[in-house]
Amino acid sequence: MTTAKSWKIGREIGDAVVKASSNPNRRWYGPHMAASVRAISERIPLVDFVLEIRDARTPLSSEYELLRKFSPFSSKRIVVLNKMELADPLELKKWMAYFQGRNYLSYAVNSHNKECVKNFLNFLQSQVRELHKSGHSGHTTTMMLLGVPNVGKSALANSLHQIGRISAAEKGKLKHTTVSSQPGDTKDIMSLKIGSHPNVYVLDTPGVFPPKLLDAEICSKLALAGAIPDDIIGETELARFCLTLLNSSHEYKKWAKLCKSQDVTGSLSNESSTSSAQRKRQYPTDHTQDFIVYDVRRVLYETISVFNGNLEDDISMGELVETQFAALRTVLRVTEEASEFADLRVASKILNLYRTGRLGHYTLEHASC
Ligand SMILES: Nc1nc2c(ncn2[C@@H]2O[C@H](COP(=O)(O)OP(=O)(O)OP(=O)(O)O)[C@@H](O)[C@H]2O)c(=O)[nH]1
Repeated sequence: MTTAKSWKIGREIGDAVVKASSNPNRRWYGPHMAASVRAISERIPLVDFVLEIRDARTPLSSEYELLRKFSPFSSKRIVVLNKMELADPLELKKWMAYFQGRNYLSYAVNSHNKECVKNFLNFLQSQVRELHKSGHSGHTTTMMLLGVPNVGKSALANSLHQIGRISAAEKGKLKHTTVSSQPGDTKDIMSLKIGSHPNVYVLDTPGVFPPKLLDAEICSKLALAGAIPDDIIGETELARFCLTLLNSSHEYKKWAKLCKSQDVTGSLSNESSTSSAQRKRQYPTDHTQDFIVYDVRRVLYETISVFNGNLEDDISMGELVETQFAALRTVLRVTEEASEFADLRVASKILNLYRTGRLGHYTLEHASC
């Protein structure tokens, strides 16, 4: 099975991030990250639970490395694999087994799905009850959400707060912590109430990395998943990497039916009718319509199917990706004449579709490795 590190483009992206992280003027490890690390370090010994939020597509690479510095700590640790609906479901099962096998308390969640968050909240409440049975005397239980940037800490904190308050039939204004598709937008620690009798609070924290990132393979996956600002690598390179992985996976084969019948927009709308309202809530800034997503999938399927080159070879793969960029201009209605601008617009749309799960489900690392 090919992996992210099998590809030259993945290694180049990883190396570029490592290099950027050792630049003394690195913008993405600003003073706010150093201040956040200090604030988090002071609070870790005071909280009852540490919820380490990881991205289900990168369960190892999105580890919150700074936690190692604090281990062992007295708070109970739970590893939460967020964005579970974007990951390959079979790989997700393997990862859950992997964490259980290592005696980690773990849970997979989709922060945008109410039912899923409700179940997660029930799970957290059962953990709180256990804590009280084992002698915890305080009236308030605190849970700190920790994680690298963009794994969905704020989205999860908001959803838990909203559902927790509704189930407790509490009145009063709901609070909101900032959710953004850009990494690094949470700047302060914020506390949100998620349960009453006993009171339970989650502390949302800014996503932080260690001051230097050293492992190029990890960096390439974090960049693709959106944990590192896109402009460090450039959207075009990231989209090329994304297409490389898509072309070397089996996911595109599911789109074969899109080519056999011309009247498949109906099936895509059926597929999306159940979830379109939900999707609108999830991605309020993304307006790519279903029929365009269908055309993108069809073009990707067709370009891979007719390609004669060796898909294990970097140069041939690069040729296929360039063909796809050109073909996608039409379906994505990109009309710019200058090729680099056209590529940039195609790249930005491809990345968005990929990161919102509309180009399939991918896990960028395998539990067996
Ligand atoms: N598909 C999907 N997207 C999610 C999920 N949770 C969060 N997101 C999206 O991921 C992006 C980042 O979410 P945030 O909650 O801002 O992430 P964060 O970890 O607080 O980010 P920092 O402020 O960088 O630490 C946003 O676009 C969210 O809408 C999820 O479970 N599924």
